[in-house]
Amino acid sequence: MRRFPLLVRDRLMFLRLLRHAGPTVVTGLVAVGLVSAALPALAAAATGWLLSSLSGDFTAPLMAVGGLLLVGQCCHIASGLIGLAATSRVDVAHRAEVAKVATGTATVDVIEQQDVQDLLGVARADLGEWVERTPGQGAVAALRIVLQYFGLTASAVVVAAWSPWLVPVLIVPALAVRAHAIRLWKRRFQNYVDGMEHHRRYRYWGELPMNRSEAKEMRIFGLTEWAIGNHQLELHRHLDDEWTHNRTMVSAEWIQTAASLIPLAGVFCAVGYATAVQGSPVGVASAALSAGWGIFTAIANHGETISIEGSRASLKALAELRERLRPEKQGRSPGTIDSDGPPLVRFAGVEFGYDERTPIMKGLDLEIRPGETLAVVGFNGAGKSTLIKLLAGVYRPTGGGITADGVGTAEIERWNAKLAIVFQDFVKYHLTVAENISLGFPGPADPELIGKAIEDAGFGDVVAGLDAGADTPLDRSRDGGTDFSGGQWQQLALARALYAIGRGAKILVLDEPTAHLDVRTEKALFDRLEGLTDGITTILVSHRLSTVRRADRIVLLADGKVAESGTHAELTALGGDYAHMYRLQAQRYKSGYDDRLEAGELR
Ligand SMILES: Nc1ncnc2c1ncn2[C@@H]1O[C@H](COP(=O)(O)OP(=O)(O)OP(=O)(O)O)[C@@H](O)[C@H]1O
Repeated sequence: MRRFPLLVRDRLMFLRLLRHAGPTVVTGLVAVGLVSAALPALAAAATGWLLSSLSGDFTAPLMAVGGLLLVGQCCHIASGLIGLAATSRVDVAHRAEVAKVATGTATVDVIEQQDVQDLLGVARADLGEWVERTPGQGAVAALRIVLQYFGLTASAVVVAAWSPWLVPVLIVPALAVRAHAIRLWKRRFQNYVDGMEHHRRYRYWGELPMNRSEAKEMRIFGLTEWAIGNHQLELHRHLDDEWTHNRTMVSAEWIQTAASLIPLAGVFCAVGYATAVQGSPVGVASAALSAGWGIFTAIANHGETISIEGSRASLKALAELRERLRPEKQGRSPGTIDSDGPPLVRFAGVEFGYDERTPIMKGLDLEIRPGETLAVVGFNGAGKSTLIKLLAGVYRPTGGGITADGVGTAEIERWNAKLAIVFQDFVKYHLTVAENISLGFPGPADPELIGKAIEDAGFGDVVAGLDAGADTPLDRSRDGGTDFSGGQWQQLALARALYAIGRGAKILVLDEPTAHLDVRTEKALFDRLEGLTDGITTILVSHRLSTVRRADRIVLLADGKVAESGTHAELTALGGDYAHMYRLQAQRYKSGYDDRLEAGELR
């Protein structure tokens, strides 16, 4: 008995999703559903009436039967269209909610976890990703089932009018068959969800030969066969169990059909016998037969329940994501920093690792003074980019703290707006040049500031040469779209940061901002930057020590701490790792080698 309230609560959860479909669509869905549900009983009664009137004037019952057939057809079409509208609206709202939950946390560490990625894959319920059912389909199905019960009751009344015992004979086996079928379907959906890890890999291998960005290397390295082989392998790993189970389901369908058709055939025989041998009225018997068939089809049609079960996984995944990606509670009131200028930033005893086994920061102490240009250098993997990510707040230290003017950066309201960052792995958005630059700021963009950022980043002539200037889409699949070279994209990312400075950011962070730029463009850029960064703090991460030497102060990261700190002159005089790196790069530069330094080359 405890199952009943649970079932009601479950169905209500699905029905509540229909609020996203809007009142008009839901009203239409209910109206059409009610008429459709009542039709079998009405058709049964009308057929009975027609048969009993055959000896006299049967125009009215004939018109009633014809009218009901017409209404049935109209309902069928309307139900499909309104159902589609409701499904789409619920699904759009569901996916928007998934996106909101996914981006709700300030830090990115949870979202990087593989099981969270898999949950997102299930929760998104995208066609292509999710081959089963969407929440919209589940919600519409839940409503249709409620209305089906209404039709079932109407048909049961018609059958009971002939003989009440026929009702349980029809309903009980059909319900048992339904329960069995649903159990098999649930397992099928579970198999699918359990294999999401393989599904993810299957998608990766499948998309590799078709992606634009990988197309070059796929051909040059001859990777296509290998990718397709892995694609097939992951498909089998994901779906072999599913296919075996599908065979069980097909075999079970024969037994299910027999189990529900035998009682129906028994009822048909009983009604036929009563009519033919005992002289029961033909009209009433025919009404009972039609209504009996109505009961059978209402219960035997498992489609709606399957839609509910199939959509359950994405709703469950969303609920789990809400738990895992819960935004931090704002226990304290958000902090503010008083000064309008750049704040004093302090890393105090900062400890951090992407996992517990590998510490990256081991009690790092660093002060970044307002208005200074600080360069951060170190070997590959020393933790320079990690330092930037910690400053930006996309990861939180596991020990120690980061403050700005004495306030924890995690508590500062809109801390991000104080930062203008060019990440090493900046994102190339498939938007126009102007949109790429202004996208961090909601509301109307400032075209003048965009133009200035483009000039300051040093690619004004490139943008001027584009057909639609700054309004040119950087996406070759769009009309009039184009693409940039690696260096031009880097200049665009820099323009984005300069635009942010124009909109009030006080700390400019450049993580390898010139890795793709030629020496001439790089020098011109740094010459310009000197004039542009007056009154703001600049943090520059770079392997090119020729650019770093201009900084007010240079810190060298090693073993999770600041190992050396000082001006270029001080550090070269110190004769430590920085001095050695600088010497080596200068020699290489003279002899024409790349100026990046590999870890093993020192000492
Ligand atoms: N998202 C991540 N998940 C797990 N480990 C990571 C992640 N990002 C970086 N690491 C690891 O953290 C360490 C520091 O990486 P980081 O990118 O900060 O170094 P870096 O000094 O900027 O290196 P490079 O000079 O090569 O850019 C490396 O060992 C790297 O493998």
